[in-house]
Amino acid sequence: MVQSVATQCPACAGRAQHQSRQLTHRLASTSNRCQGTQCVQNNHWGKSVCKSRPRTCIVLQAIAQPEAAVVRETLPVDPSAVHPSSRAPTDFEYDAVIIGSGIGGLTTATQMAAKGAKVVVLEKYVIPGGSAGHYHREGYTFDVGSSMMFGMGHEGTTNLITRALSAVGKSLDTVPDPTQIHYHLPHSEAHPEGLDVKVWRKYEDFVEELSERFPHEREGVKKFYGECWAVFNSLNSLELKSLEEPRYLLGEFAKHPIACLTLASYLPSNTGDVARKYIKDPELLSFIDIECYCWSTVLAEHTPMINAGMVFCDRHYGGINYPRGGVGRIAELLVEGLQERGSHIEYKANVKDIIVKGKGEQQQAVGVRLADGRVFRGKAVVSNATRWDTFEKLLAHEEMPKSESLFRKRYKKSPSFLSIHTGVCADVLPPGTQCHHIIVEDWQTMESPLGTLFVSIPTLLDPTLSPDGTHIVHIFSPDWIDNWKSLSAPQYERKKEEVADALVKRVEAFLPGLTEATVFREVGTPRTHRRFLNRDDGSYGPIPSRRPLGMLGMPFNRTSVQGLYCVGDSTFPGQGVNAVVFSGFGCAHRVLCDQGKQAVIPLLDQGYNSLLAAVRDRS
Ligand SMILES: NC(=O)c1ccc[n+]([C@@H]2O[C@H](COP(=O)([O-])OP(=O)(O)OC[C@H]3O[C@@H](n4cnc5c(N)ncnc54)[C@H](O)[C@@H]3O)[C@@H](O)[C@H]2O)c1
Ligand SMILES: CC(C)=CCC/C(C)=C/C=C/C(C)=C/C=C/C(C)=C/C=C/C=C(C)/C=C/C=C(C)/C=C/C=C(\C)CCC=C(C)C
Repeated sequence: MVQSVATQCPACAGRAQHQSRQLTHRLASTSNRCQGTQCVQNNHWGKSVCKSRPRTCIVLQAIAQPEAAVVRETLPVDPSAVHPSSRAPTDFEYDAVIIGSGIGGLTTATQMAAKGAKVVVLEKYVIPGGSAGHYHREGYTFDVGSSMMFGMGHEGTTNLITRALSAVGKSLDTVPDPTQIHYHLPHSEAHPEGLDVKVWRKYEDFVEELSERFPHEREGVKKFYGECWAVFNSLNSLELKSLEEPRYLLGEFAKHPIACLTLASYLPSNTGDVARKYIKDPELLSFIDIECYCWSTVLAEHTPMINAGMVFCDRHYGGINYPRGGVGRIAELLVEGLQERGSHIEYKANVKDIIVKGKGEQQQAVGVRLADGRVFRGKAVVSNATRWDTFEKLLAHEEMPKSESLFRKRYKKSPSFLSIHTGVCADVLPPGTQCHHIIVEDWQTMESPLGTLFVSIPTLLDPTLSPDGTHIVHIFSPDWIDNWKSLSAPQYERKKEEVADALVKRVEAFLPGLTEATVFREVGTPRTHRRFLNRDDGSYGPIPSRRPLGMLGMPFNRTSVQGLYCVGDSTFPGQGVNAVVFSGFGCAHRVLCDQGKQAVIPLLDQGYNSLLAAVRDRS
């Protein structure tokens, strides 16, 4: 159980009762004097924070609100944090009722609204964006999930986030990140100090740095990443819409035959196989594994080559760009664009059931029912919930379609994340620190729970996200919900603190003094992700349960239930913000075609989709 330690601030005798062991420790080890309104700047954790921004002084916060210092679940539960939305009308049949305001759901909604459709987005929580939302605490703006954004460039066709925003007349100021990731990897005979690699924005600089670390694999490095460019350049020449719509596909084949054939040839292939064609050094192959694992949560042999092409090249082409104001600005702007076009979003709208008429092949989704009993009717229902939530909870009253049983054989839930959001004194960061880091101490435990550490410091790119004199350090690591079950409330709180303390210590390998420099901390577990993101087991998304055929097994947006579509990371091409934006483009396009609002060639459409359904239902 967390010890409630009656530590007294040296100058506030008796007034500060701090529950956080960490804070207590800091108070005990400081020569700080709290003067009631302002702290003296002579300790190793307060510094300019205390002097220049008394409001952010943790001592004062803790005195005023002892609970502010308690480590607790992340994300706001305060109803005043609810984003503005009025109750959406229910006496109306919408073109689409969209369950969830993740980026997949919002992209579908805005793409449809931009074409004149009337939609409603029903969000259970109080902010938009799901795992790509952000929340505010004590002067900090914390990104709920990762702060690393692809797809925000200005050229080509793969700048999907830029395009989604511009479809509803919005744009975002972004800050270019000079590196994608700074890797801190295990030591070996060849790299006794540890393998240290930075993925520079400029492709040639990255390839040169990696080749210097593996001079005997210079050719292999060039050829492997070169093949990724073949995939990316093909993607980046196509207009990206629904792969379930043959008229569009034929048009793209006619305009860009080589690009389409290239992509078709890569659909069944995995990154590990391509890497092994060119690279023999086991340490370099482990590097390719972590290059995949850190966004797909599986090793290279289970990561589709098309996705690797996208990630390994867009970081150099459009670059990694941080949205000024925080990742949640993307969702906030999409919501603005949606509302400006006369469509609706309602928060605290918990969808309990998808309403279905008919049986078997005649099943048709016609609306949804909220927990408060209200019914929203729609010509289409689009679920941005995971497939597990959609078919096992929202459709629990219906028989599971065969295609969904097959999906469950091919894919399983990935782990969730343990997430530590901290505010730290700015001077703990050595000059030249990069924004995103991956730490692996031992290749053998890279995939174990809490084995790989992810660190993001978004305030290096946008300092307005935290109070003056501080930075945000977000530490996260894959973990399973089972590790957090069957704990009493005090056990749960204590475990969160212990695990967070241990992870922060490990990050000290490259940020010495981090523990002492921490002035704010909140910890989220897989349970937090399950509760606030409404994702089964808090999962980050589907991962193949056996060696996949590239992306061929991943379902598109239509489902076996007529009028019901899925969008988000449970659909092609999987996890990632720009991936779910693609899924949203495809979903909106397919729904609009099905509703006669975009042109199709009826016979061809029918034939092609029967073929896709046959493939999807194939055991
Ligand atoms: N850097 C990055 O690339 C980055 C950063 C953050 C997130 N992501 C990605 O975003 C992906 C997830 O996006 P997504 O679009 O699939 O969705 P999501 O899981 O982020 O959002 C789904 C939303 O639906 C809501 N919801 C679920 N069930 C509901 C119900 N019954 N009633 C009402 N609302 C409900 C949830 O509250 C949530 O807001 C992840 O795969 C992750 O990779 C990536
Ligand atoms: C017939 C048919 C069907 C076909 C034919 C052929 C063709 C035309 C084809 C086409 C195809 C296509 C178009 C495809 C597309 C694809 C795509 C768009 C993809 C995308 C992808 C993306 C991705 C994957 C992304 C991802 C990302 C991520 C996940 C991220 C994450 C991050 C994180 C986690 C963070 C990290 C951190 C640190 C390091 C700190």
